[in-house]
Amino acid sequence: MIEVENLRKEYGDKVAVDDLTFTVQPGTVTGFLGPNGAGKSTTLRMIAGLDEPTRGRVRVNGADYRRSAAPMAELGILLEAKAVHTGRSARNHLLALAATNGVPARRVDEVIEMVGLAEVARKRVGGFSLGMGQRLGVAGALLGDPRVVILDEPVNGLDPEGVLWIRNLLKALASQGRTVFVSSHLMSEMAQTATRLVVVGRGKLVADTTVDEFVSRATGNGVLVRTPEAPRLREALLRPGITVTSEEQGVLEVFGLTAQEIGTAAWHANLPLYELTSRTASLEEAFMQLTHDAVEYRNQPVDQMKQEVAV
Ligand SMILES: Nc1ncnc2c1ncn2[C@@H]1O[C@H](COP(=O)(O)OP(=O)(O)OP(=O)(O)O)[C@@H](O)[C@H]1O
Repeated sequence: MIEVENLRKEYGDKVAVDDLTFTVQPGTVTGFLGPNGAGKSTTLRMIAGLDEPTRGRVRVNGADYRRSAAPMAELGILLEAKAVHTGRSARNHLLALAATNGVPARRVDEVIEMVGLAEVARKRVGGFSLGMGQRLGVAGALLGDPRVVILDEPVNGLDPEGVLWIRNLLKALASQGRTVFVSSHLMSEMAQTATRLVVVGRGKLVADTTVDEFVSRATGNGVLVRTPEAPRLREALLRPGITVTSEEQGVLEVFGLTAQEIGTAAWHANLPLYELTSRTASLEEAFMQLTHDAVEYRNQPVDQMKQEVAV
């Protein structure tokens, strides 16, 4: 389990992490989501004891991780892709890591097998592709057979096969009862991997919930209606509690009514319908809605750019 309490990190005037409180439970994959610069990496570094919080505290498996007698058995972490000592073979790199952390050498061959690097284990890490480097990083994180596994953007640079591999690995680790906390800025990837989500924006907590709840909270659950009689249908549907919007001629988006209710109302009003589609926001859309005010660097809207050019 990971417990984060009132965690704050300042870099000079910059508040990278702002009073974060959340708990990550064992037995499930929890996604750590946020736009670029939201404070994910900084938070993970503080959980792993690599950065000192300005305020607040972190507990891993109920204790201060840095005081643990066997830290690698408590927490395994893969930070964002970085070069490993290039002259060594993958196996020697892991053997050195094992030796300095009191992990038996036989565990090295186990993790090499687990991450699918057996064939290249004696090759120099310098010649590894990004995907192979990621697998090696994961092997390092799993070396101590840790109860808590943290991976920072693990699918970055992976091909589709590698992405699938990470997804299955994370689920397998969680099903063994481990705590799995994985950061990403890819909502669609998280939707297929995580059960729970911790969402941050500008260092602050935006949501701490399940994937399902996160999506349904953000969706308007609107119904898209295509009709040549849009103004008349709008009249027929409008009443308190119902919202009807239109961004395109002949197309309405209706909130507050089901597709069935709209279809029935159209039939009573004798109005033709060409399309009636219930819409559920994707995780991507839900994320964009909820972190809308929390994006550090936002692209300028095209309209605004046009106006500025015109002036
Ligand atoms: N060592 C540092 N010195 C100064 N500012 C920093 C430092 N590390 C991070 N920051 C700033 O803190 C904020 C949070 O950064 P962080 O890397 O934790 O975000 P992130 O959510 O992991 O983003 P990304 O997905 O881009 O990695 C950013 O504004 C970043 O510029």
